[in-house]
Amino acid sequence: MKVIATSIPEVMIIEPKVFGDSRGFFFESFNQENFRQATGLDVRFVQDNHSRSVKGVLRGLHYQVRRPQGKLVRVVRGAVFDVAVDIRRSSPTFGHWVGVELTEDNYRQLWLPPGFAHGFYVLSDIADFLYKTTEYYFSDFDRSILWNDPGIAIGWPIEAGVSPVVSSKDEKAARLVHAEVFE
Ligand SMILES: Cc1cn([C@H]2C[C@H](O)[C@@H](COP(=O)(O)OP(=O)(O)O[C@H]3O[C@@H](C)C(=O)[C@@H](O)[C@H]3O)O2)c(=O)[nH]c1=O
Repeated sequence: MKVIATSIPEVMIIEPKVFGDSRGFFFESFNQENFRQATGLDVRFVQDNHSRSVKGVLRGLHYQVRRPQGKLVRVVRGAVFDVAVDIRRSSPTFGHWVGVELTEDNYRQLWLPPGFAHGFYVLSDIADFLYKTTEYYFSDFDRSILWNDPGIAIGWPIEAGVSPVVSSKDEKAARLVHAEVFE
């Protein structure tokens, strides 16, 4: 596997080694020891999630207070534009975002450490999105920041005049300036 740096040092792109042959392909989607050697991180994942979305859906920007989650995210069907936003107030990159295309063809994964808000926009007709988390989900601690907060100004690849499909929870989300963030 290969680690590719992003403009936020703690957010990393992981590219697994894919073995293709006449049958199809094989790759290790997660190997704890290789991940540790490549990233220097000793992570422990406790939950695996799978969501399916149709084109134009935007989920996010989500995070969990009290019990922040590190996430290793990927796409096994379709394509998304995936975004991590640093919401650690004391961080030199507080409020900065990183966006990466994750597709079924590039096999890329994105590592988001605890302390980041996460969201994605679906570019394909269907996207199956898989991710591992370092903390369990607690609905009471679940928080959302407005996906189009001008204070963050994410460059979503959304065509002019198109409104993404967002949940009612995400529609009502707070702007970063009013959000409960990490210190
Ligand atoms: C995230 C999650 C949701 N749920 C339930 C709550 C709710 O009834 C239903 C749908 O939840 P949501 O609308 O929050 O699902 P969704 O909008 O897909 O939320 C996810 O978005 C991406 C961007 C993330 O980063 C994730 O951490 C998570 O917040 O599933 C769980 O039971 N466990 C979980 O871990």
